[in-house]
Amino acid sequence: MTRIAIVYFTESNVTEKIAEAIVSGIKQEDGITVILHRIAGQEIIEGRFENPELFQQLKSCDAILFGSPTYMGSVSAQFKAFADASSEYWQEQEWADKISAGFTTGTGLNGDQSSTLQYMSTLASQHGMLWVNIASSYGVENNKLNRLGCQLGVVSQATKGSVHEVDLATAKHLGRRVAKLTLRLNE
Ligand SMILES: Cc1cc2nc3c(=O)[nH]c(=O)nc-3n(C[C@H](O)[C@H](O)[C@H](O)COP(=O)(O)O)c2cc1C
Repeated sequence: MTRIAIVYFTESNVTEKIAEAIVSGIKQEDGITVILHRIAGQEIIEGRFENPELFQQLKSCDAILFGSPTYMGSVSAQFKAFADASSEYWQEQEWADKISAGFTTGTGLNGDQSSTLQYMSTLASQHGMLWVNIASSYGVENNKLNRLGCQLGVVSQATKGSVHEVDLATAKHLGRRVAKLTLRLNE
């Protein structure tokens, strides 16, 4: 069974809605188990993310997706705590050759969300992972994906918690793309 994990932080649930849309895209393909992990404040003890069981699960996954709201042009502190804890598995490159991708949200139409994705792709590279972009052009008439024009991953923009349908469609598209590529890699 192919296993795909999504690790994300969300405070007001917009990032969670994006994560759920990604899951719906993954589920368009058969034979995949999805592990959805929402980073919780209780997992961060004196500033350090602690959840060895989660890292045990992630080791057995074929793909790991990262999600965080954009805070001050980067990932949230809660997501960064998880990323920093993953350093324990960096030396042995435990995540090498796993597929990875990312998603983020912000209130700005151009609120530096792409910086967040750049950080996530660097994190994936530090672990030797294979970063998957969204493979969707933008600014094309009738293109119902990638309305904000970032190809590195899913960028969404939301005000008052309401997520744009094109952002959800883009997330679903990325989920299916990751699922297909992960299955192909496992052939
Ligand atoms: C501390 C903080 C910093 C933020 N910085 C940014 C930012 O740099 N760019 C942006 O577009 N939105 C920024 N926002 C807005 C959040 O990214 C936005 O509300 C997001 O939808 C929250 O995601 P969530 O619902 O998953 O928690 C910031 C919000 C907070 C609380």
